[in-house]
Amino acid sequence: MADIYDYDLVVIGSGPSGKRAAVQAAKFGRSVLIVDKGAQVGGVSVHTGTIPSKTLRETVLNLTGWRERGFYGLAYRVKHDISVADLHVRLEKTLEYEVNVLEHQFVRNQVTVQQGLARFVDPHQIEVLTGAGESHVVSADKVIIAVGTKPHRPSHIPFDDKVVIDSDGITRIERLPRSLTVVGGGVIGIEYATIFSALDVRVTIVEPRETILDFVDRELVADFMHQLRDRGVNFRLGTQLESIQFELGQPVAILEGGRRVRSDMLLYTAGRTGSTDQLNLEACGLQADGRGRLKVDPKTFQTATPNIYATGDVIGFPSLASTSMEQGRIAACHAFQQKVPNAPEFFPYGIYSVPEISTVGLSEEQARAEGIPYECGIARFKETARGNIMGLQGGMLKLIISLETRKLLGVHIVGEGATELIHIGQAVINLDGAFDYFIDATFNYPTLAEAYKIAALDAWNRITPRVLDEGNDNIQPQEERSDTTVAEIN
Ligand SMILES: Cc1cc2nc3c(=O)[nH]c(=O)nc-3n(C[C@H](O)[C@H](O)[C@H](O)COP(=O)(O)OP(=O)(O)OC[C@H]3O[C@@H](n4cnc5c(N)ncnc54)[C@H](O)[C@@H]3O)c2cc1C
Ligand SMILES: NC(=O)c1ccc[n+]([C@@H]2O[C@H](COP(=O)([O-])OP(=O)(O)OC[C@H]3O[C@@H](n4cnc5c(N)ncnc54)[C@H](O)[C@@H]3O)[C@@H](O)[C@H]2O)c1
Repeated sequence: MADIYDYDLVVIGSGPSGKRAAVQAAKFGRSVLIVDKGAQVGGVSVHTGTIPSKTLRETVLNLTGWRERGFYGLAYRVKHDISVADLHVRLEKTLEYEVNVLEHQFVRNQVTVQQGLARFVDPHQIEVLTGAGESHVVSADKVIIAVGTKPHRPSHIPFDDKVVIDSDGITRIERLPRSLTVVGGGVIGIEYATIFSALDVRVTIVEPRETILDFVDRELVADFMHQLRDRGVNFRLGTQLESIQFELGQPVAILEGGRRVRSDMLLYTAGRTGSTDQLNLEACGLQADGRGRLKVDPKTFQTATPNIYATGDVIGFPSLASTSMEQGRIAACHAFQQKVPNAPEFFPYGIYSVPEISTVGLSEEQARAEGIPYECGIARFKETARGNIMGLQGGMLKLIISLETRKLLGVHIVGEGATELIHIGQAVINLDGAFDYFIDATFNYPTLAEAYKIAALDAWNRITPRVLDEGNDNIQPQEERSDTTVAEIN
């Protein structure tokens, strides 16, 4: 193809899906160009999304001594007077390293990188406008659009990037607020609200729906919200924001019904829009929806224009760095006639709030809606020796189990380490395993992972019919599996 086109593949966007697609195609021996308008490679994920928010969270947990407060009390701090500079130091170092790793990966795999804004001339030609005001056209056999999203910024919100900000602006704040209003209780809003609350900032969350995180198991959300309320986080649920006014330089959120919420800073996180507006999509026969998103074949990520693919956040749900990477790899495989891998059915969702939430498979509400007979098993982290050693006050793990097949249907965790622990349950679900695995397996001791065993035993005790032991009035489980553990859980 190199005779006809400059490249076998041009990838627009160097976030998780663009990077993975580019490297995968290069591994097939294809010539690849990646174009990104950002000053550095890495996309939203590295510069304003996943990595900055998770770095900020880690810094806050470390400097505040959050993880130790269960033992040393609520007043415990590793560093007093935490400043925005403290947060930025670690952020800069982490981002610099991430960019370095990516640049090295592109060099190693002979992926050419060009900084510039890409726009279609036709389905095979792309104009690249560089920061210096120059432009040139490159051609490619295949194109992958991996342009991601940007924060939704409606015109009635008076963003000033100082006190009324979006999730891009939060990585550049010049001082820490004493109070923060978060408008939009989605994943981004909840993550930042809880990170700032851990910094002793007074937080109010305004959300038009009656609940937050509605894709998460309700029992988990109830536990999570209880912990946040205990810390003084205010929820204004089922409430629309009408306008924002400024009083003495502070933003005041005017809510429906006239209620006012004044704070030092307001973070607006009411969703995101696909970054397709500058692509000149008409020239390649494509059209985005009202939120800037593109439609694709869900198995191959091919668009309606056969040589063009779209991957990552620009195609909408689930909009995760983890799933975006897999989409990029699948698109590159399909584009160059390689075996297309089948993504496992269940992927985990990790919400890096304080405390963490992670979930995989069916929630209790989904199992009920699908008419599947099920039972739940629950473990509290403080029931584990490791949780006790760590001084954990909260944290729970919930299993959803099929009563007909004993298969594990879902795992839901809130608390320390949830985003790591979830992968044990994910493996069992994707390997079609039964919950008995957790009862029979030997776990390291003491670990939080032991919560799987405790929750499985909890479910087992509920499921297993009891018979009356004659001569002894005790009720016994019909087929005792493990004396000590069953006795413990009883
Ligand atoms: C605050 C926040 C926290 C998040 N936390 C997590 C998390 O913890 N875990 C998780 O899995 N996901 C998380 N996400 C989601 C994750 O960041 C995205 O799913 C992921 O970045 C999407 O990758 P992508 O490949 O679509 O490209 P993106 O990372 O969105 O990057 C797109 C790139 O395309 C470039 N581009 C756009 N238009 C053009 C153009 N016309 N020409 C050239 N270049 C262009 C942009 O400059 C950008 O560099 C978070 C997102 C946000 C905003
Ligand atoms: N840990 C993670 O995996 C992670 C972290 C952050 C973001 N993300 C991804 O980024 C994507 C975008 O996140 P998000 O939080 O911006 O979007 P979202 O769609 O998850 O949440 C937006 C929230 O804003 C509310 N809302 C909508 N219109 C509103 C209005 N006019 N006023 C007030 N609130 C309004 C919605 O009801 C919703 O609760 C998510 O889909 C998620 O997949 C993932």
